[in-house]
Amino acid sequence: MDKKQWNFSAWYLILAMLATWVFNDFVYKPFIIRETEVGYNVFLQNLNEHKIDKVILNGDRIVYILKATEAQKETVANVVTVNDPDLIERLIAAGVDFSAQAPTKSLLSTLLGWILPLLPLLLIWYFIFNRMGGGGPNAMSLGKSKAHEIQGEMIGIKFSDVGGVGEAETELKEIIEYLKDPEKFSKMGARLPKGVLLAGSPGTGKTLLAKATAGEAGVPFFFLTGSSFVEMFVGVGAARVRDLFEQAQKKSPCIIFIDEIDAIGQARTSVGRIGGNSEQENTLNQLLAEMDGFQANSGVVIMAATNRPEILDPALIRPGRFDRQIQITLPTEPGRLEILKIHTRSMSLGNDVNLERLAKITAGFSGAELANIANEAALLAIRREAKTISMDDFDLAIERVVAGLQRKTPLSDDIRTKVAYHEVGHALTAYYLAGTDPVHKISIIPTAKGALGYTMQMPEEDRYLIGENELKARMAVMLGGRAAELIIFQEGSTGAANDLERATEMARRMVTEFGMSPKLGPVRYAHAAGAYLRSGISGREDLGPATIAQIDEEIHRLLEEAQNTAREILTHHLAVLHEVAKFLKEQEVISGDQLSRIISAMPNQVS
Ligand SMILES: Nc1ncnc2c1ncn2[C@@H]1O[C@H](COP(=O)(O)OP(=O)(O)OP(=O)(O)O)[C@@H](O)[C@H]1O
Ligand SMILES: [Zn+2]
Repeated sequence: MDKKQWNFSAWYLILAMLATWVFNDFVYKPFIIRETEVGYNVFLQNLNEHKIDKVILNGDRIVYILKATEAQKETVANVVTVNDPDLIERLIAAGVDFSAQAPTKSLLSTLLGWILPLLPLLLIWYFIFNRMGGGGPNAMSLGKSKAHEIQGEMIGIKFSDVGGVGEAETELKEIIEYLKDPEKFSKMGARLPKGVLLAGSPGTGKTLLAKATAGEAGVPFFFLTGSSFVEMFVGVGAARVRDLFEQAQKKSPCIIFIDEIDAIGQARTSVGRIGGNSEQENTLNQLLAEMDGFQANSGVVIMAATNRPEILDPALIRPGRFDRQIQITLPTEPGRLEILKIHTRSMSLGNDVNLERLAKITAGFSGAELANIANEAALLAIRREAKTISMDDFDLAIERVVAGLQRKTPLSDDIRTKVAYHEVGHALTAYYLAGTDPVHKISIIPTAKGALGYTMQMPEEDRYLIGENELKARMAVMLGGRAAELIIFQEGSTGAANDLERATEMARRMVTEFGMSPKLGPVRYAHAAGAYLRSGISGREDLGPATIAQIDEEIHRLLEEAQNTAREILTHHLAVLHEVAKFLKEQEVISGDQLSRIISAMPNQVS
């Protein structure tokens, strides 16, 4: 960025600050007398009952003024925060006045007319500097830690806001005790782990749990992500680490939370490039030095989260560093129920809503996905203009979360035929093959995530242990789509790429991790397993070429077998394949029950 642009940006900053000030002090404040936070459902209720006089959209906040009534003469503003894509439509439908304009036509409202258009520019400006190092227009502050923007935030989240992580909670209790009174611990000569690593799949609530720990202990929380350390300027990452620890010491007792620590803490040897990524390495070294440097009882606890603990540099998990690991697993059924309860706490649920049943059918869902379901269900109810959320809303919400939002894009007839056969191929393989989850739904409505169709199976229970035959059956179902294409069109298509990826991954694990290849025996070929996770360049070198060839051969055999299984089933039930595909093409969506009905209505078809 050259000097001219700097000046230019500075001007925007000044203008924008002026605009904010004018807006806040002269338009917003005098206009609003009392402000209360309300839920989105209250807002919609008010909207539906035509009680709203004016709506001001302010970022993701909605401030709205209620009409004065007999009972209530003063102006009351309610505030909600929400992310609802249909908001504008809804406001137009309700016919309320919504804008960011002042109530009276004044000089100020005219001013606003040209100040508001500047906001996007301000955002771009802010974004650029944030990426460059977060300080603002001062180049000297580039090395300053991003953590200082948060200034060790006080967190209101408690353990009661986190569900299904009972064991992790117990392990964190001690940390909380310590943070509440570090001196007591040092007097007794007790030492606590400096670092706690939370490991688990995405969306299982690691960040939430770290926040709850800070909230329970009532100490400041410094949050930052690993990737924000590794910036475009050499040397910035290390400087940030230094700065962060300096600030945290000042605020002690406190918690530093580093999300995605793998971005800085990846094993130095696995970078796979000559010389490695020296910026990342410097940052990591600085982090290790800081962790070694500060006293065990300084009152600063460092928590970090990762989805992939296995790729972390061993130096990070040595004693005196992240020496305590807590595994956060996907929630089990009671855990899912707890999480659903937490996220529906402030919602008005219909009488037919059965959270127990929802918890049962959402095996494999993460906390974040469950939260998402609750939110989707609420939005669906709002869209129907209902007062309460029904079980149907939840059912549809689950489908949406699984499949991504439904979107209508016109596709050619040929493609739709292909997609229909492909999906029915999956579904029928699952239908006729023992040991597979029942088909819940088949759809050829393209999803927002880019899939042209999908077949959904619903497990009937949590699976902790899966047998070899079950794995083979699952692989056959994955390859069933492609098998159908081969039978009907005599050629495969790109649509099966994702299926192949998943099936290959499964076959690879069967051979290298689960000892399910008679040829290779009950041996774990750990490096062969890791090779795919890492750069792909190294990792397999300690296996002989003959072993590698055998592994590949066995993977190939398993996949070939699975595809043949699917082909046989589909060839044997060719009439059903045609019938269901035809039906699916017309209807676009078939439920599991409908599928059974179509099949049993056909002559000579006993499942
Ligand atoms: N166990 C849980 N209890 C309640 N809510 C949860 C739980 N897990 C996740 N959530 C919801 O999902 C959101 C995202 O979770 P969070 O960011 O803590 O997950 P994460 O494990 O840190 O994910 P990532 O690995 O993607 O960073 C939370 O803000 C919360 O609303
Ligand atoms: Zn497929």
